[in-house]
Amino acid sequence: MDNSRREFALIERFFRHRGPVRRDVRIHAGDDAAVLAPPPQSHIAVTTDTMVAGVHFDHHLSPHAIGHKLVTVNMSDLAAMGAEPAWASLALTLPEYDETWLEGFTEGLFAALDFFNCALVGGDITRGPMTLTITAQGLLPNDRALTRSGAQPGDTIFVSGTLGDAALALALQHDPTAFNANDTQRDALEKRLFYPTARVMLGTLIRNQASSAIDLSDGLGGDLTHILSASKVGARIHLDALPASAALDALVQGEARWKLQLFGGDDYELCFTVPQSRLGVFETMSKHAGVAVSPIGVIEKEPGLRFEAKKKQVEFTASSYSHF
Ligand SMILES: Nc1ncnc2c1ncn2[C@@H]1O[C@H](COP(=O)(O)OP(=O)(O)OP(=O)(O)O)[C@@H](O)[C@H]1O
Ligand SMILES: Cc1ncc(C[n+]2csc(CCOP(=O)(O)O)c2C)c(N)n1
Ligand SMILES: [Mg+2]
Repeated sequence: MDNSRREFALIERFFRHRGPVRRDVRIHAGDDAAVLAPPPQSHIAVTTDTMVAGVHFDHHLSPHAIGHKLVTVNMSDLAAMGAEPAWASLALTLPEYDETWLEGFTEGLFAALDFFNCALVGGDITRGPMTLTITAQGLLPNDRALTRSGAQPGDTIFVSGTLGDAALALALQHDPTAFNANDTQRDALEKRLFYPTARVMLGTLIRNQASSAIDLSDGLGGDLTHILSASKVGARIHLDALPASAALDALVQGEARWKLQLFGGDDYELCFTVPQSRLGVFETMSKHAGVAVSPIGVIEKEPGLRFEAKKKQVEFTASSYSHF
C-alpha cells in the first residue's frame, strides 16, 4: 500500500465512525472541514492542549492512558469555563505506524470522548516526534462563562477533590523506593497521574455561583496566581485545609506535602471563588457534582498570595510547573 493510501486506511480503521454521534454535527469528519450547529442562545468555549512524549508522559506509558489523558486535560479546561463539552479535533504526530499503539490509544481516547459526549469532528496525522493535540469546543448559555477575572475580596476560595497525588505518583516513578509506599497506595496515586478526571459536572453546576474559576494543571500556587492577577486581588491560603487523599496523607506530611500540593501540578481539579452571598446556594448545588469541594482560603484586597498554617505565615521558594 502506498503511503497516502495507508494514511487513509489508518483514519478509516481507527477513527471513522467512532465516538458519540451528535445531531449538532452537520458535516462530519471526512470533508475539508466539519460543520457544527450550536443551539440558539449559546456561546462556544474553545481550548487547545498538547501532550508531548517525554515532556507530558513517559515514552513507556500505556497508549490507553495517553488517549484518556489527552481528552481529559482538554475537558478540564472546558470545565473551568463552566462549558459542556461538545466537539473535538485531534492532531496526531507519530514517529511510526504502530497498530497496537493506535488500538490502545484510540480505545482510551474514545472511551473518554464517550464519557463526556464529545464528538470527534476532524483531525490531522503526520510523522515526527510524538506530539498529540486536541482542540475542543464546549457550549455555554450566552455570556455565562466562568472566567479568571471575577474574584472579589471576601470571596471564599475552593478546590475540588484532592491535590498532590499526581505529583507524588510522578516522584514515585523516578524513585520507586521513596516514601515506602505500599501497592495499594501506589495504585491509587498512579491512577490519579495516568487517569485524571475532569470536573465538568462541577463546572456547569457552579456557573451561576462562582465569581472566578481555573483548572489546576501547573499547580495551585501558579494557577491561583492567574486568578489573582486577572481579578487584581490577593489571597490567603490555609495550608492545613488543602485536601489530601488517604495515600498522600499517609505518606507525606508538613512542608513536603504542601510543596507537592502547591507546585506539583497535573491535578486537573478546579479552583474557584464564591462570594459570601452565594455560599448557601453553592453548597446545595455542589452536592450534585460527584466530587467533594473544600474551602482553602479567602480572597483579599492586598495583592499577592500568602500561605499560613496554624495562624503562622509560611514562605516557599518553589514554583509551579513551567515549560520555559
Ligand atoms: N501559542 C499561543 N497562541 C495564542 N494563544 C496562546 C498560545 N499559547 C497559549 N495561549 C493562550 O494563553 C492562555 C494561557 O495558556 P496556558 O496554556 O497556560 O493555559 P492553561 O489553561 O493555563 O494551561 P494548560 O495548558 O495546562 O491547560 C490561554 O488563554 C491560551 O489560549
Ligand atoms: C514524564 C513526565 N514529566 C513531567 C510531568 C509533569 N508535568 C508535565 S506537564 C505538566 C503541567 C501541565 O502541562 P501544560 O501546561 O503543558 O498543560 C506537569 C505537571 C509528567 N506528568 N510526566
Ligand atoms: Mg487551564
